[in-house]
Amino acid sequence: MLEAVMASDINWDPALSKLISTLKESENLSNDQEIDFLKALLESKELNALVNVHTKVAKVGRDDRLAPVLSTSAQVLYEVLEQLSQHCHLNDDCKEAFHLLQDSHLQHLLFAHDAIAQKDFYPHLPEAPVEMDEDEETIKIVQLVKSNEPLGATIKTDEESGKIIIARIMHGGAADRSGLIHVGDEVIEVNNINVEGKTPGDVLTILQNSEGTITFKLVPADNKGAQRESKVRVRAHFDYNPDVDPYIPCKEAGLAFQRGDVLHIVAQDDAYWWQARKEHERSARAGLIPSRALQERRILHDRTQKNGTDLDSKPGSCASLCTTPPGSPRLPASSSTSSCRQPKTKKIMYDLTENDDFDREQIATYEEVAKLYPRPGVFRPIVLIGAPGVGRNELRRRLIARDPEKFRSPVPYTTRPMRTGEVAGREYIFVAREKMDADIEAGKFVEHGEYKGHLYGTSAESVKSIVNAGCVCVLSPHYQAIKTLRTAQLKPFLIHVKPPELDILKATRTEARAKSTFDEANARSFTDEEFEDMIKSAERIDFLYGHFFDVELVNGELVNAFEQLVQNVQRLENEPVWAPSMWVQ
Ligand SMILES: Nc1ncnc2c1ncn2[C@@H]1O[C@H](COP(=O)(O)OP(=O)(O)OP(=O)(O)O)[C@@H](O)[C@H]1O
Repeated sequence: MLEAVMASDINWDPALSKLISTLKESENLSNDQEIDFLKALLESKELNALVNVHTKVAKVGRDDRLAPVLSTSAQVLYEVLEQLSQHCHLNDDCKEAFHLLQDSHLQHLLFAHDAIAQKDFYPHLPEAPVEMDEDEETIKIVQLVKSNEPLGATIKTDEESGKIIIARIMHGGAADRSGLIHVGDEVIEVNNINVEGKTPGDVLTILQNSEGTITFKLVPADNKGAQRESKVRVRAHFDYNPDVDPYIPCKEAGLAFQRGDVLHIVAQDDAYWWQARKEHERSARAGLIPSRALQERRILHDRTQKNGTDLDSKPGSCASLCTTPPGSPRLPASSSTSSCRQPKTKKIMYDLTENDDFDREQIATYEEVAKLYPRPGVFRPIVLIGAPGVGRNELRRRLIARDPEKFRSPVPYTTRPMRTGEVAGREYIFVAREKMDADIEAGKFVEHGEYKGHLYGTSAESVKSIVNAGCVCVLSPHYQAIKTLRTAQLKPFLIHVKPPELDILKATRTEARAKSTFDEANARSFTDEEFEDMIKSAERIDFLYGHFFDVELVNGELVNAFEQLVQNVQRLENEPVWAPSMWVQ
């Protein structure tokens, strides 16, 4: 057979030929069937061709000229982008480099380069099983030096076996950094004390009483519980304080955060407790936060309780950690529920018949976010939201006056007849009632309202046409317009214009001789009651929509407030900003 092989015109791989000769020599040692099978395999043209290809690829791979300079170029690109984004507003070259490097073709080219440089094309073979005596148990001894830093691990009693096992390893904590302790490892001894039959509390006491080095004797888990850091970022829509949460398994392991904080979720494998760290605290140890499911459950529970029914008293309600009422989520101040008084006399551009309590019906927990990078020549609409009379229009007017070529507001639509001196398309776009009714019904207006029997509104199309013309669209709609405006198509940058404290509010408006927007003739000053209403309305807006705002801006001294607005607009043009991940495609 070998002679036949060598005689053929195929270029046989020398290693294969040698294997076949060796096989021939040992032909008598094994049973015929196995030898025949091996022979057939080694002599197949397909295997020979594969081996030849492999040899050639391996030869090319050894050529130093083709060695990659680095295998993490995509990572470097992101770091460079991050650096450049902070300097774009200072230097045009930076800006140009920033936009060039954002090109998705370039980024994918680097991904492909890195995959090849890291030899990501090799097949991932399963680990060869190591034969072990079934009764033999591997034990590892882990020594950690006790410091002020928590160990960053939690333990629990395994329900089936009653053994103490490692329940959770906090990302970036001491245990995680050691790389020696894993989720599922069974704890046998702590400092030579056998923990069999002990409770997690007993083990904690042993740990607390020990000094210096702590020695764990562990039986490793089958699966090392290796946790890969997820890349998910979320914006929190509620405040969380583990110190007052009765259900967190370990308060010290909790991570406190505030509504609006961007959190990096590093592990989501537990149904109730996620691990997270704050985005700007990258090197910090991860902490426990309630999962979306747990938080939703708490909010629902709280609402049900408010309505007089105890959700958890129903048979079959699952997690034991919710058998007693969980911590209350944020609630509106009772005084503010009817405080959002609307201007009674002036034209209104929104539908007052809608009950804004509806907005909080949605369960606000976490929203997945990603960085939205600025695109040259495409500006996100700037939307100024605030209590009636707080100064949204004043700020909008100033921004447009600063650069009318760049900043523009859409011309509103109306169904009222044109007055003398008005020009169609300048003050208003005049349309028939039926047409506007139908367009409102079709969701074509980002805001609309009725005043003295006529409709007024701003169409989504007019916002888009300003954006498409390469200008910055500036809007100052009623706060309910957030619902229609906040879409992936429009990608608005939402700014909450808030009133300052009452005495500053009064002083600044009095000094500027500001005219009340609640007065149809716009002739008198604001009353004390109107100032108080302004503050209550701002609280209400914050409660309803606070989690949607990109920026809060206090309109005390007008010059300062305007300066802040300009800075934010510049930042938006030059820096990436967190936005709903759905918008970043
Ligand atoms: N920071 C400020 N200091 C002094 N006066 C201000 C300030 N901001 C706004 N004003 C004045 O307050 C009055 C109301 O402002 P503006 O018309 O901008 O309110 P608005 O938020 O648009 O109200 P509305 O929604 O009722 O139209 C105006 O006379 C404006 O010049």
